[in-house]
Amino acid sequence: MTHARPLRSTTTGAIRGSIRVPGDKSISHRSLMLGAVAVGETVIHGLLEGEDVLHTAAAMRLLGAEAEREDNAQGDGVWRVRGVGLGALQEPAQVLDMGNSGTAARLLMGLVAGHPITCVFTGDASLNKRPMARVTKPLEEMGARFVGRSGGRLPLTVVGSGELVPITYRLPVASAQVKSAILLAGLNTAGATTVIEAEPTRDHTELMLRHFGATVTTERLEDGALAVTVIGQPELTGRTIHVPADPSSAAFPAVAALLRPGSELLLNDVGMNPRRTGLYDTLVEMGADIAFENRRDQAGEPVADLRVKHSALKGVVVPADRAPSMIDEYPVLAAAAACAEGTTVMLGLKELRVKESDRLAMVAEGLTRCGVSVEVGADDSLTVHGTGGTGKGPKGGATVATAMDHRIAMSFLVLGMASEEPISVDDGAFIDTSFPDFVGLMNRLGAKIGEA
Ligand SMILES: O=C(O)C1=C[C@@H](OP(=O)(O)O)[C@@H](O)[C@H](O)C1
Ligand SMILES: C=C(OP(=O)(O)O)C(=O)O
Repeated sequence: MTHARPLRSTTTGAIRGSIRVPGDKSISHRSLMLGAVAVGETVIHGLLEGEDVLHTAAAMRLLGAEAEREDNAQGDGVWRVRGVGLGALQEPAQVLDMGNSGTAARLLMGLVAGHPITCVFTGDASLNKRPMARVTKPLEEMGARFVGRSGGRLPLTVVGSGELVPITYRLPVASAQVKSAILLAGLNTAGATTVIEAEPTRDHTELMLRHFGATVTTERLEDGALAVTVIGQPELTGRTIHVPADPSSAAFPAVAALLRPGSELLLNDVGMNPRRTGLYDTLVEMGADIAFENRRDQAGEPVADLRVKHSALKGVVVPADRAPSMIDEYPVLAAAAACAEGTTVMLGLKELRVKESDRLAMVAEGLTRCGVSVEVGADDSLTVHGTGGTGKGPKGGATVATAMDHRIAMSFLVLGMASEEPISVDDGAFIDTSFPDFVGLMNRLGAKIGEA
């Protein structure tokens, strides 16, 4: 990731085809981490081989597990993880570099906090700016120690313990990463560790912990919040995992197909966990023609095939309580909103400010450059005034800054497919963190994305 890779996207015709986007990033991270602390072998089909997940695989190896890709007879990548058993992660001889990935850093800090080892965590320039106190605070309450710069940013040294105390912790911010870090620390902690969440965030950790043999219970509290409890020191046994296609990655070709006249696209095997599908609910409200076909269950996670056809979209108000279920999809929703008829208002976007970039600022700045009228509210809302709704997109003709953020890059390349003049992004290299071969796949469907 040393060289910037500027990319340009030019107005395209119909988007047509049948594809499977790469595996779910959240589930991929978790399958490597849990496989590493289980006894025996975990076999992972469809692991995302994006940079973020490869950083997790490398970290698990440094912590003593085996995690390798093998080519099966069909030529598909299958990963085998040989776990060390819970409590037996080894002290790594090197710094754990989590690259661009908040999920990898925060979840793994939780997992190692419950081990009697010391680990140094770092990341790239984007990750090292992101807030970590949200995980270090509850983990300190459990008995782990953290040493690092002031301000609670990486690089940080985690001094873990095999004798953490269980806590009950109410999340101050809706975050599956914080919830997961605490549950993973609770895994090697005697007793019951409970996380209370007022707003439902993605539950892949809970589902996968159960899949590996842990006891995880949920209880609805009087105030409507959900208490999630893990019982510590379970027997975790290696499992087979089938990773669904990532709904957050499918969002980009889906929006491209909605925007381009004549499009019909089939997206296979897309994860449909209800805590992830806020974007699709919103697009349907905007008038999107999306059929959810062949709904089924795949190793504990719901999946479906999505048939997406070009649609005239209308602006809507997206309520704040939908944010956790579509948190990574606001940039591409903003691209869709820019092409819709009327105004779209997205409420409650404060958390977008602490992602790989300040996504609220980067989206607003990029759209403005492309000739779209937007307002950012003092309440962290984003208002986008659409340019049409019948295939007519914004003016474009600009280069957009991406600030090391894959989703900003992909969102503006999708917008360039529908704008009057091409849209360039200053750096598409970070797309490899979550969606390897994004450009090749989009171009096979009909996009015109190339080097700028
Ligand atoms: O748990 C996860 O896998 C993730 C949780 C979300 O982050 P937060 O927990 O910070 O909201 C999301 O933005 C991220 O891409 C993946
Ligand atoms: C926010 C994201 O990931 P992470 O927090 O893992 O860096 C993302 O993929 O959009």
